[in-house]
Amino acid sequence: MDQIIVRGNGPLHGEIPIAGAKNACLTLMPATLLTDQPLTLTNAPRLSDIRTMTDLLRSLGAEVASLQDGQVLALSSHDLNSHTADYDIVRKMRASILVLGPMLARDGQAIVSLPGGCAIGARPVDLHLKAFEAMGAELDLRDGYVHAKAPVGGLRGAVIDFPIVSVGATENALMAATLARGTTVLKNAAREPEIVDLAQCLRRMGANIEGEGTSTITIEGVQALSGATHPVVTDRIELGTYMLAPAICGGEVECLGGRIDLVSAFCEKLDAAGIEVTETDRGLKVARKNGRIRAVDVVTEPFPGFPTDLQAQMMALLCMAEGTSVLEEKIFENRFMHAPELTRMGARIEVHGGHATVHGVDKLRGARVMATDLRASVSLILAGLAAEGETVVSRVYHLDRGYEKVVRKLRGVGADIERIKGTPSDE
Ligand SMILES: CC(=O)N[C@H]1[C@@H](OP(=O)(O)OP(=O)(O)OC[C@H]2O[C@@H](n3ccc(=O)[nH]c3=O)[C@H](O)[C@@H]2O)O[C@H](CO)[C@@H](O)[C@@H]1O
Ligand SMILES: C=C(OP(=O)(O)O)C(=O)O
Repeated sequence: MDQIIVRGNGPLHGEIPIAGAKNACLTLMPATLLTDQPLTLTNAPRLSDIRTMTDLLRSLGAEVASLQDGQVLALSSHDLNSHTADYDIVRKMRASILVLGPMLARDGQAIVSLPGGCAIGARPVDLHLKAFEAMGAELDLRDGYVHAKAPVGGLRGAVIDFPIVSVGATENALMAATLARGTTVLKNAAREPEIVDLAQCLRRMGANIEGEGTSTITIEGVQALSGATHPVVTDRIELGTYMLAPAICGGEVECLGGRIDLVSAFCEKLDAAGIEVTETDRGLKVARKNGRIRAVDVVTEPFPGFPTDLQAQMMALLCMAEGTSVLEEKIFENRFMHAPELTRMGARIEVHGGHATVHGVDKLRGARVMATDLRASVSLILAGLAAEGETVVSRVYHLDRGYEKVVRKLRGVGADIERIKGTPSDE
């Protein structure tokens, strides 16, 4: 297995280009299943999750061509030949469940393996399934698969009031509703920028949608959708991650393509911690010019709140703050697995249930650490950039799910980081 080696190397200076959003692209790609016309996505990120979604769509009979070094994805679901999303692919990635709504809406049937839980929490899909039931689908759970059938004449519009905010359930129901008969109203819908991006793409394809970015989304079903070309929105989590690099190490880095509206709750916390963020013509410039980082408390919430996907990286920053910070994780029940690894580097962190108390220390020291999930892995790299000595991060396949060219991007601003190829016997 590959490892990443980081050595603390002082302040960082330069620019980092931010890619298209993994979490937007993973919901835009299944939208191809809603139409027999071509869908082209530009500004796609080059990630292993995107390759997994490509494999899944191809297994259903869709064509997916990766062009311009993977930044353009040309998709066509003209000739779908399978209704089954197989366990072997679905188990690799939870976002695979997003093929269920489009397949059900277009073909009236779908068999999709349950994605199961993962390291950060149980992550059931009950809200997705309840939404389809409200639209008239019959669902049966057998042998680890959801067997779904639309009623004769297709899915029906429905009022769906989500008991908790779910990004994936909102996306799945939104896609299914575009082809349902009549009106669907999604209440307590997720408001994430990736939902807005999906709605904009679906509208380009001819869907009739209002209210994306608010808690109520109204969809008037149409007979058929057409093709479209759509640019994937900037990855706000990659953006926030790289904004933390100069915050932790000092220096000044411009994140190209960054927008404040994508990360405003996060920027408020950076400001409170004493980090300067300035909007430029090309993105966001981040600097820590003077003094020590100040402790701040953080609570993760659905958008527009502080994102759970930046909690681990923010913890890496707060490990070296002056004073004590409390981080409360409200989205996932098991998302502090980076804490014991950061402790190996000299951090002082106590975890009690959904709260982590971080007592800032003067410095971190390099250590051998293990990535346990995607955002945990990058938090260890961030901590390693500021630590004295060498940090060796193993299990970096987690990182490849969500960060393209991480070594190149960080080296470009002066970081001392390298990737060491593993041998099969390490695995
Ligand atoms: C591919 C993708 O876009 N992933 C993101 C998406 O995940 P994902 O869409 O899986 O996350 P959700 O917003 O659905 O999850 C929010 C909460 O709802 C719970 N829940 C969800 C669905 C359901 O049917 N039942 C249920 O109980 C989950 O366990 C969790 O506690 O949003 C999360 C929250 O911002 C992010 O951390 C993930 O990076
Ligand atoms: C949790 C994440 O992704 P996923 O929902 O694909 O597991 C993430 O992007 O941080």
